[in-house]
Amino acid sequence: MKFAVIVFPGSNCDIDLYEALKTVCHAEVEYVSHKETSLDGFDAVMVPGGFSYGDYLRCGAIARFANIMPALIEFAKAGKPVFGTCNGFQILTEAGLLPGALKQNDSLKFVCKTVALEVNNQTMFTSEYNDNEVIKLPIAHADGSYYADEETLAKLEANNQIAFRYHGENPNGSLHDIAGIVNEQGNVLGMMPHPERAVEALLGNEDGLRLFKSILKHGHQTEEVVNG
Ligand SMILES: NC(=O)CC[C@H](N)C(=O)O
Repeated sequence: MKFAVIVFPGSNCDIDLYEALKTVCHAEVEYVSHKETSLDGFDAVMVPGGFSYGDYLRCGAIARFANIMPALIEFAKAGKPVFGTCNGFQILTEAGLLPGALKQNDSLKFVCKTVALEVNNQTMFTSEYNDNEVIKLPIAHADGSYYADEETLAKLEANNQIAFRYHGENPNGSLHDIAGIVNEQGNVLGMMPHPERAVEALLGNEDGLRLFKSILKHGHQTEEVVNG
């Protein structure tokens, strides 16, 4: 299973994602510049956090028009796994691959701390967690308050598309305590917390590791079906 980590000008979690996959999970992974136009040969795409294009206009609003985006949209529409964390989540909503939007935090401040999250394990990205398990992951964002209209929120709830919810404390004012969602097909996940920053004991937290293990498990299952 081969992973792509897309790199935009201003990405700053691309190396964390790459190392989580390469060093910790021993997976095959390559950086792909925003200038590229193809994702051929990759089985999963990671959209990293950071400050793409300096967060000008709106977080993710410029990245959405990068050269690589038509290929990413095609990749997602083909049902292949796409994962966006933090600025990656913002880019995926701007690109219309996920519903809703990320607004400025209620506090109007950049929030950087570890938060508790409740996991829904019914997605390809979370299958290695226990259902409703409470884990801890770091957050670091200024624009993480998830917003969608009532109809969209009702749909997300009814389809079980809410993958992560803030537990106990809601750090940014997200509606329905949403920290991460999947698309209707279940192959695109966007989340504000950073699992790639919590993948080994040396980092003080391993709660993010099972997200990458879940994607790898799904990839291996898909390969078995394809190859027999
Ligand atoms: N860590 C991040 O990806 C930050 C995302 C975005 N720049 C924000 O502040 O909301």
